[in-house]
Amino acid sequence: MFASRGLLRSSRRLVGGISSATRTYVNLSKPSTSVAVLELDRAPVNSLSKEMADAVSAAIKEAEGDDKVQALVLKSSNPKIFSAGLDITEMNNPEVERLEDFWRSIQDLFLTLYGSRLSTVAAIEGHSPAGGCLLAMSCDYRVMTEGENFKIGLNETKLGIAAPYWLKDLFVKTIGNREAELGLGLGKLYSPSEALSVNLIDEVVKNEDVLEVAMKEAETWAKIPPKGRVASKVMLRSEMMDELREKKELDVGWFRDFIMEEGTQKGIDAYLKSLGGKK
Ligand SMILES: CC/C=C\C/C=C\CCC/C=C/CC(=O)SCCNC(=O)CCNC(=O)[C@H](O)C(C)(C)COP(=O)(O)OP(=O)(O)OC[C@H]1O[C@@H](n2cnc3c(N)ncnc32)[C@H](O)[C@@H]1OP(=O)(O)O
Repeated sequence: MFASRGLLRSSRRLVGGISSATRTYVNLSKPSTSVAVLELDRAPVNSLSKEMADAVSAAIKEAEGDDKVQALVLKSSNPKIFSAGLDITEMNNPEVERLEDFWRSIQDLFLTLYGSRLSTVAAIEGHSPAGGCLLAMSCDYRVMTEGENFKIGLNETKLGIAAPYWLKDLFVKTIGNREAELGLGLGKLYSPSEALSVNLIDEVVKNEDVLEVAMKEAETWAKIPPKGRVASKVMLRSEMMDELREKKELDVGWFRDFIMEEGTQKGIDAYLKSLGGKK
C-alpha cells in the first residue's frame, strides 16, 4: 500500500543531465543543482492537446531522471496565461479513437505530475481555468500572480460538461467539500485574492516576482531529505492515484460517452465559437 506504483519511479530509462533541453511545447532547464524549471510553451494559450500533455509528462519524467533534482517549478512562457486547460478542439466533433487517446494522455499527465517524486511548485502566471487549475492543484505549492482579472478554478459546467470524478476529488482535497460544491456547481473562476482565501493557491505575488518566489520555495522543498518527504507525499496521494489507475479504462469510457453525446457537442461547439469571437 505504501509504495504506490509510479510515485517512487525508477529513473533507469531516463536521461541524466538537463541542459536547457528544448522541445516542442515545453522548455526544460536546470537553473540550480536541485531545481528544474518546466516552461509550458504552446501558443496562444498553453491549451493541453494530446501532444502537449505527452510533452509535459515526458519533461517531468526527464527531470525526475536527474537524481540531483529534487524540485520542479512549472511555469508558462506567456505572462498572462498559465494554461487555458484542455484543448477544447480535441473534444469538438472528435474521432472516437483520438478522443480516447487524448483522455489517456490527460490521465497520464495527472498521474505523472501529482505522483512525481519531485516537489512541484506552480508559478501561475495569469489565467488558469479548468485543466490549468488541474495542473496547478497537482503541484505541492502554488504561487499566483496578482491581478484581479486573472482567474483560476474549474469552470467546466459553464461549457456544459462536468469535471471527471478524480478532478472533483482533487478539488475537494484542496479547498474542502462546501467550497468545492459552490465552485464546481457554479463553474466559478476565482480571482487571485479569492483563490487565496479558499486555499486554492498558497501565495499571491507581483508579476515580476513570480519566478523568483517560486524558485525560492522550490529550493526550500529541495532541502528536505527526500526519503521522508516522498514517503509523506505517497501517504497523502496514493489512494487517489491507485483508484484512478484501477478505473482508468472505465474513466476513458465515461469521458468518451459524455463527450460524444449530441447535447454535449452542442455546448462545446457554442462555447468554442464564443472564445476569442473568432471560431
Ligand atoms: C459525469 C461526467 C463524466 C465524465 C466527464 C468526464 C470528463 C469531461 C471533463 C472534461 C474536462 C475539461 C477540462 C478543461 O480544461 S475544458 C477547457 C476549459 N477552458 C476554458 O474554458 C478556457 C477558455 N479560454 C479562455 O477563457 C481564454 O482563452 C483565456 C482567458 C484563457 C485567454 O483569453 P484571451 O482573450 O487572451 O485569448 P482568447 O482570444 O480567448 O483565445 C486565443 C485563442 O485561443 C483559443 N483558445 C482559448 N482557450 C482554448 C482552449 N482551452 N482550447 C482550445 N483553444 C482555446 C481561442 O479560441 C482563440 O483562438 P482563435 O480564435 O484565435 O483561433
